[in-house]
Amino acid sequence: MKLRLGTRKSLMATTQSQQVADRLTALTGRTVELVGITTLGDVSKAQLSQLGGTGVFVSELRTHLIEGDIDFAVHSLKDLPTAADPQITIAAIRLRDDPRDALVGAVKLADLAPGARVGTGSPRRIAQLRALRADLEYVPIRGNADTRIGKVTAGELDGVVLAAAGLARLGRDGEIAQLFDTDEMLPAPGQGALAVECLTGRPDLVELLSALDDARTRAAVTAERAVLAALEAGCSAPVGAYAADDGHTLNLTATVVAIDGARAVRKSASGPRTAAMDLGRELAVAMIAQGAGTLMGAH
Ligand SMILES: NCc1[nH]cc(CCC(=O)O)c1CC(=O)O
Repeated sequence: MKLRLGTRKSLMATTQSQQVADRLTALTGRTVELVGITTLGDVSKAQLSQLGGTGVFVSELRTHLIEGDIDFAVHSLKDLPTAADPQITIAAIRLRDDPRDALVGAVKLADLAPGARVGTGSPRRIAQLRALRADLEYVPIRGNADTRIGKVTAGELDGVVLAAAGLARLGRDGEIAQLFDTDEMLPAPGQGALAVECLTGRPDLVELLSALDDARTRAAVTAERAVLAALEAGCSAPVGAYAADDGHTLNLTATVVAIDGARAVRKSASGPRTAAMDLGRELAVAMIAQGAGTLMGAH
């Protein structure tokens, strides 16, 4: 029987869903049909922040899973709330694409003229960009990658900052002027990774989808998301985290940056892959002891 993969209709969502579908078919021989779903978040973009950020897309697809309209769904992991939903199982986390943030535009950040306008709506990106270039103007923008890049092409902005992974999925990575090293800008927890989820109540499907899992990526993003959860921060908080698994050890770095970019708490820790959750949680506790909690409030 065909498996129904529910997806938002945006180009990014359908591209990443199709990639996962193709891989599943290659690995298991099962046929996958994409089912396009229009979510409330797609209909009323203007009210997205009032609807509770990107989490709205996730919860609507989860409703379709629960109602049985679809069998599984693919999400950008960074858009998944850290709180687990017992009805839903993340059956697989795909091998991560480039986790870095990217500047799209004509020149690198260091070469922009003082006062140049850079678009991003993310407090995490704004805060870290301000630490690098306090003299630029950061302009909040919304919309899909096309719309955002269009503002650079139109001359309205001198650059926009987006996730490299998303740009690559859209075939727009040729327009990247600079990839930010994780020393300069820590990505959102889970950035660049995809989560494949289905109902917990379908163990055979959980098992089938687990063929798509990458254990190293899962360990890394588990540590990153544990930081976010322990800081009690959401996807719009100025929190960056990145972990890499070298096969033996997880090396995790996280930061909380005040929105003015002037103050930050940044810490690193290492530990075994099997204790990824503890590694993230303990790092967050150490960050809170250094004042991370007060920085988050400092909007
Ligand atoms: N918040 C939207 C979102 N969710 C996932 C990605 C990019 C792809 C990824 O991180 O997997 C993006 C766009 C962006 O931040 O530029």
